[in-house]
Amino acid sequence: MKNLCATLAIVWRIAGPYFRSEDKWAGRGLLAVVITLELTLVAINVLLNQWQNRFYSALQAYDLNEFVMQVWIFLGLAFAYVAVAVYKLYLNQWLQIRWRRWLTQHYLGEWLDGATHYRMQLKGDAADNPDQRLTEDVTNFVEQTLFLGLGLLSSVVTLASFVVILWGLSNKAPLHIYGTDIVIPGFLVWCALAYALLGTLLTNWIGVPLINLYFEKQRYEADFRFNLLRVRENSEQIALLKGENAERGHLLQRFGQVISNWYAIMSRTKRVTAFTASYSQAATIFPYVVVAPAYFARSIQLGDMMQTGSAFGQVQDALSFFVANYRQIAEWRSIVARLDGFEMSVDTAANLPMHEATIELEAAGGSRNVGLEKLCVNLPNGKPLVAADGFTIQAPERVLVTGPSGSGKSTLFRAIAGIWPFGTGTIMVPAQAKLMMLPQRPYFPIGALGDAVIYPAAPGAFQATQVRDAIIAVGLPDLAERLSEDGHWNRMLSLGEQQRLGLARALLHAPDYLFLDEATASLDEPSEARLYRLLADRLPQATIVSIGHRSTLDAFHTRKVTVVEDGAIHVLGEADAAAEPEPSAAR
Ligand SMILES: Nc1ncnc2c1ncn2[C@@H]1O[C@H](COP(=O)(O)OP(=O)(O)OP(=O)(O)O)[C@@H](O)[C@H]1O
Repeated sequence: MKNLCATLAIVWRIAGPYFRSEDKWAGRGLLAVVITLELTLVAINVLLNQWQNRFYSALQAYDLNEFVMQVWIFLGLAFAYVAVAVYKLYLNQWLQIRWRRWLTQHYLGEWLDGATHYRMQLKGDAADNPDQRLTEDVTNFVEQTLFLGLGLLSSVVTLASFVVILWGLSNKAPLHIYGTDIVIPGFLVWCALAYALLGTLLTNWIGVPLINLYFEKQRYEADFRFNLLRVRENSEQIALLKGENAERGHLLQRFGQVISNWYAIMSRTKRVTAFTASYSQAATIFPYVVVAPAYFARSIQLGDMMQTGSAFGQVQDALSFFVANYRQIAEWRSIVARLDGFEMSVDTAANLPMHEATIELEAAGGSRNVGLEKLCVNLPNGKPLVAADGFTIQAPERVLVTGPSGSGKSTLFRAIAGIWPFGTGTIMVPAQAKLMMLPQRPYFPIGALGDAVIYPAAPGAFQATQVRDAIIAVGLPDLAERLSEDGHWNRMLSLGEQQRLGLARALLHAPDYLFLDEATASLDEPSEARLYRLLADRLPQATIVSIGHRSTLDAFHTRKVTVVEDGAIHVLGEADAAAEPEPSAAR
């Protein structure tokens, strides 16, 4: 019970915001109409139940006129039932898609905002497979919440309506045992209640492991899919390494988890179904067995008996809502838990700087410089990695950062970009300054080459001639003619070509600060030199900070700094011998 209350509180927290959002009037309106139609169906059921008594009484009395009259009434009720049922489903589906659209946009916004998706990965305890939570889990949450919520409401109203009818019928058909009428007010209601209560308790007792099994099912399926995706993304590497057998073993092991979880679900569902099916079969005959003695003692008519059977069925069905929907409820609770985990993970990642780290990103007022004060960048486990104090990058200088592999140079760039939350100290970045980070392997979204190069600008943000010019400038004239061609450019182009396109992107965006993290490492030295000269020509006002290991890079930078080991930590400081700038290249 405590668990159920906790689940309902989470559902309220997840579902509530939509009904208070900008789409609230459409959402609330649709929900109100769907609820009204659901209640109308209950009312039609009540009318049908009363009709049943009149219909069977007419049959028993051989009253043809009344019989024909009741057939017409039935046709009217049946038509109303079908019309209401059709629109209830149609409007329910309409509400589902609007709600899902809002929830997906809301989660996507939170997940992508402020590099939260990246920080969730860093935290390590992130919700598994966010892609699945944003697709299947959101869809199922909306669908199942409406299904179960409306089902519960309908059950409660049905119960209230039919309990009154059944109470009245209990007085008409008293409990008849050994030729004696025993008067227990509303005894049929008590019978239905006891029957449903017993069924609910037993179903829950048998089926409770299903909740966890469904939770695991979603996770195993998503893990398997994610691993297949990784094979697709890295198929060239796998083929070159002849890693197919290793991949097959790995994938089959993941799939094995899906299978064994499914066997556990099957076995548990078999037990639950055996019980619930027996329960509902017994429920069909149970009310007739209870009132049959009164009928055979001629205390009640056939119509009364049939109406009792149907009213008892309705009350019993309403009370057995939990038993009948146990599997869906178990699945729904696992979905609620997964979305709750996702929300918490997003919140934790988004609030990381406030809680655990104290790296302050301060926008420096009038200054054009980047400053690092008492900065200590840590690993996610809290271990200090690299420190810098009183360190300034004077715009528009050209700084080369060197240091041993793994000393924290890239992580320092991440901290300056504001996506690395672990550490202490202050990083001052000029207000409104445009920063751009170029990694060794630039990212290109799948699609038209022109759009991939200008990413993250929207398609059309640059003129085709500008894009073409930038691509030619970085030495890829053939690609400049293929701007509208769709492709998976990260897969189709060589690493050197990708790095050239990364520089073309920098030329187009013209950032104030350009951070190059081994962004030309795959190019031959003459090409690298040409591209550095191009940057100097085209972006004379840009401050360029490069990470690189080649000594040939010295010539294109005005200052050289290095990360050196100092006990357990690395420290950023001036290199012993600063590079002499090459007058023509390093302006
Ligand atoms: N997300 C992460 N989680 C845990 N450790 C990390 C993470 N990212 C980086 N590290 C660790 O931080 C250390 C510094 O990594 P970083 O990439 O900054 O080094 P680097 O100096 O740029 O190295 P290289 O010159 O080889 O590119 C490495 O030991 C790395 O394993």
